[in-house]
Amino acid sequence: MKILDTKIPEVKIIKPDVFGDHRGWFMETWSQPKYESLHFAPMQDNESFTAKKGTLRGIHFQQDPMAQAKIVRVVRGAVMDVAVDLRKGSPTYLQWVSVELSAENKRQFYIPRGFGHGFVTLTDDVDFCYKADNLYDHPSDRSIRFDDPAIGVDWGVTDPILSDKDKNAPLLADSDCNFVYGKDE
Ligand SMILES: Cc1cn([C@H]2C[C@H](O)[C@@H](COP(=O)(O)OP(=O)(O)O[C@H]3O[C@H](C)C(=O)[C@H](O)[C@H]3O)O2)c(=O)[nH]c1=O
Repeated sequence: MKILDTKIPEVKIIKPDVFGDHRGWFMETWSQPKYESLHFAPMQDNESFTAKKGTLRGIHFQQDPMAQAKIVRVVRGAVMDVAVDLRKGSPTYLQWVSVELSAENKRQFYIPRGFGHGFVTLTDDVDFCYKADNLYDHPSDRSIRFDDPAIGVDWGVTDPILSDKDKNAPLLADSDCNFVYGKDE
């Protein structure tokens, strides 16, 4: 497997080794020693299913101290996945990285603590699977506007399907996001 850099040093793309044969294929989707460099210890495993193309979940994060790093992947369909640096004082503050994740490319995306996360579906019937290194904590759960001009994510959609929570999300400037660069190190 290869761990690839992105334009934000802490955000990584993981390309697993896929072993094909006449029956189909096999790949390891997590291995503690091989993923050691990410310093990521899974605490929770999640799956979401999204029926319609053009649905956007995000931009989400959990406040410190319940912030979550995530390793995400798609096992059916395809998404454009986005990680946004929300750590005040970071040299890449408010910068974002996007990557296409699909059942076909089998890529994984590592989103560190201190980052907002979201994705927009590129197909119908998307199965999205991910590990988090901290438990879900509803009081810490936050959503900020997917189209916040201060961040400027190019989602490639103009009128996405959204949850009420995401429809009514505040701009980052109006949220109580408490991420500070260097606090976790
Ligand atoms: C995230 C989560 C949710 N829930 C419950 C809470 C709600 O009753 C229901 C749906 O939650 P929500 O609408 O927040 O689900 P998403 O919009 O997919 O949120 C997720 O989407 C983005 C892309 C993320 O990275 C986060 O994991 C998470 O914020 O599941 C749980 O019980 N445990 C959990 O870990």
